[in-house]
Amino acid sequence: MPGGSHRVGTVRVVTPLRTDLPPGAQLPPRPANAPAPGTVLPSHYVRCFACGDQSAHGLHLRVDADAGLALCATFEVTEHHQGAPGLAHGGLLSCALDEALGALGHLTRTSLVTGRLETDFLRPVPVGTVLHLSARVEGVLGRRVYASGEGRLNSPTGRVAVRARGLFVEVPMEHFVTHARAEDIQAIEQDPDLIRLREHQTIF
Ligand SMILES: CCCCCCCC/C=C\CCCCCCCC(=O)SCCNC(=O)CCNC(=O)[C@H](O)C(C)(C)COP(=O)(O)OP(=O)(O)OC[C@H]1O[C@@H](n2cnc3c(N)ncnc32)[C@H](O)[C@@H]1OP(=O)(O)O
Repeated sequence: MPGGSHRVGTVRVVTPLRTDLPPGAQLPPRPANAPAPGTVLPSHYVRCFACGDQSAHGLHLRVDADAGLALCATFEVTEHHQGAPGLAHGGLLSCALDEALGALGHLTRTSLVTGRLETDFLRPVPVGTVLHLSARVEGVLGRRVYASGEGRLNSPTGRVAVRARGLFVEVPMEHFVTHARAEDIQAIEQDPDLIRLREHQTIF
């Protein structure tokens, strides 16, 4: 996919989009301890707007590991997710894709935060739709993980309504501790089950 371009004299300089796979990026092998295909991947945080079950009007995304460095996910668009009357808000659809692409960290066994996310909205998504998402790692370079995904209407083979490409950056657990509010850290200390990633609870 071409990015922006400008001319310097007679030379056209093309700047690739920052989600384009850069030279040297490689698709790493599936880690031996990655969850088996079909495994339901846990919500990383029960209060997460996208995947948490304690977020009353959240997306309640359900995510399943797939083969390779890929996953699939579903969420039902409810009246709480509207932008235009009866239609999903685009920002929420981006949110769903952000979560699905970020959850690829379960497969790479790293904690990922979004550096850049680009979404194409191809079709409106009515309230009541079950959006079927799929996401995959395209390549890794250092701490950068390049990923893509799409959302289909009402079935894994339905019409594509949204597509996204993202650049995610691997961060240590300290990233979350450093930037969180003190009360959120305290809440987790009092109830470690707020975080569902067992291996990550060792920092408390
Ligand atoms: C509380 C207690 C514990 C809780 C535990 C919770 C468990 C959680 C587990 C799993 C969480 C999963 C959550 C998924 C949720 C969905 C994903 C989201 O919505 S995340 C939220 C939105 N995103 C952010 O808030 C990032 C904000 N940005 C940052 O924090 C920094 O900018 C960060 C970490 C992205 C990079 O900062 P640097 O200082 O660490 O590193 P630098 O050197 O700047 O970047 C590293 C590499 O990435 C490139 N890079 C960074 N940002 C880029 C960008 N926007 N575009 C292109 N390249 C970028 C850089 O060029 C650099 O590349 P080169 O290593 O030199 O090759």
